[in-house]
Amino acid sequence: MLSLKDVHSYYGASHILQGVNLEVKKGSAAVLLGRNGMGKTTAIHSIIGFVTKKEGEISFEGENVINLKSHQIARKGIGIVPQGRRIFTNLSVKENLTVFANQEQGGWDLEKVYKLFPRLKEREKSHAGNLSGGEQSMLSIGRALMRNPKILLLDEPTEGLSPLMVGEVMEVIVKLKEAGMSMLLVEQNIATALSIADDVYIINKGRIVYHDRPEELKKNMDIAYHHLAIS
Ligand SMILES: Nc1ncnc2c1ncn2[C@@H]1O[C@H](COP(=O)(O)OP(=O)(O)OP(=O)(O)O)[C@@H](O)[C@H]1O
Repeated sequence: MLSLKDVHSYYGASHILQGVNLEVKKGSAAVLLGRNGMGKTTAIHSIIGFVTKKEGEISFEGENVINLKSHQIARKGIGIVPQGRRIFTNLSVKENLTVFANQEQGGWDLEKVYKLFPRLKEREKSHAGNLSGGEQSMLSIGRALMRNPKILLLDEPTEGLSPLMVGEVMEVIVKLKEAGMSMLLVEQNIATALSIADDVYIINKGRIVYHDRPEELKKNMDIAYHHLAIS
């Protein structure tokens, strides 16, 4: 559904992604693991068009979108749950969900999002800035769903959450996958990644240094620890 072939990305003269190859199959979850500063967010931003200086091929449903602008890429059906949530803190929960909504017949609407996240329904009139970190993460996912994407790029949606909230947010992400959503999930935590991945990629200094199915990785966790520099 989405594939990156030999993608190079730059911030000015800094050559960040150095030939990334990665694929997300329809209905599957690919997880991109890597330490801080290795290029995970740059990969997501390259796909969605926030990074403009890039080479290679990023194809979505058979079309190379590498030269499209971010709004054009979003319109093709690529949704993003950005790092740090980026919710509108001065707007209510409901306003956050509806402000950029892209209604589609039979697609995601407020009712469906509230069914997935009953907490958001309970707090729909609250200022989003008053939500807990976990609730803000749910809101950020809900807002992305309201645009009815075909694929979701999730950039560390559980970052900074308590283990209990990590569990709750991951439960919803697993439900989304089971409902057929294709996704690319950026993570730092191996256990979280393994709980959902169909494919695991590890990025190190802008290059994919490992790719396999989670069952294979589980048989040889030393590889992951080596690439993620966990001793
Ligand atoms: N806007 C920018 N301008 C210049 N360099 C940048 C910019 N954003 C990121 N970088 C650099 O690009 C490299 C990759 O950063 P990136 O944010 O993609 O890493 P990451 O793996 O997502 O890390 P983290 O988990 O900390 O978000 C880092 O060396 C970073 O300093």
